[in-house]
Amino acid sequence: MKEAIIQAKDLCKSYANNGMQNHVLNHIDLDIYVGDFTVIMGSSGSGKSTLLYTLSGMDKVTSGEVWYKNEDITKKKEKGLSYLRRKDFGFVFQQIHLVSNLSLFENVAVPGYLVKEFTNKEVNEKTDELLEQVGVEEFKRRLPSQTSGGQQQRACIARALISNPSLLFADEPTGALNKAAGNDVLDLLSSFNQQGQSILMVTHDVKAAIRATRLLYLEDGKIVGEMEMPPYSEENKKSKETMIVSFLTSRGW
Ligand SMILES: Nc1ncnc2c1ncn2[C@@H]1O[C@H](COP(=O)(O)OP(=O)(O)OP(=O)(O)O)[C@@H](O)[C@H]1O
Repeated sequence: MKEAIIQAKDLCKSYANNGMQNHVLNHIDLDIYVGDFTVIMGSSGSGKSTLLYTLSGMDKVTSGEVWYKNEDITKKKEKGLSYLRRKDFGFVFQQIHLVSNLSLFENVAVPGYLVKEFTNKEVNEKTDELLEQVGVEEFKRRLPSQTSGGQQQRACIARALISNPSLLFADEPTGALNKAAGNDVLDLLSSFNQQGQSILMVTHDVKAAIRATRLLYLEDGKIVGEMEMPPYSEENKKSKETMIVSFLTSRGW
């Protein structure tokens, strides 16, 4: 029996647009499980990013509940939510948001100091360990502008993992990278997942989706299909791609 990290119950999100309501998420019931590499796909505008942001407490829901650790986080005040996002969740976005006047090391370590559950020494050690794991240790004293986009995104992954998050949220993490750099980032995410890190990623790219152990398909703000898959490996990447393409085609992709 799988254990849920996050549960959405009757989750709705609407935006007002010129006096009209745009119902982006429509009564979603969804469990995200521990250990999974969950990938959300769907056509442009289907609500993928909105789902990721409402599940992670970055965006307010219109109605419904989001349960995390026996608590409906939609009821939390901004201060509590912001601590939760810093301590329990990690985030990687398409656009790289590193602080331009801090070194890669500082960009990773500073959010760790802010969590206040670890000593600075522990954070520094963990920062070195993560920078090593993502392969940018040798550039750790450089500013982001002195490194490539791929190296910066790898530092973003290290930063997202500094507080040992229960769940790593990734919104099109390879969208701004070239193919090789994107593949390196996906290899890292797969490797962290295979070491036990739970991941929830939004993508429109089949080459990224093959990393999934569970694929969800969103259409008009509803989950209309899902598929379990074996963990990614070099050997199964072609067969996973074929499975996903046929899954998507059957849903009118
Ligand atoms: N802040 C906002 N205000 C108003 N409408 C919004 C806002 N954010 C998103 N939307 C609308 O919500 C819908 C879903 O957007 P969302 O970004 O979640 O889709 P998506 O599936 O991630 O799309 P894409 O693949 O193009 O990134 C779109 O119609 C979008 O215009």
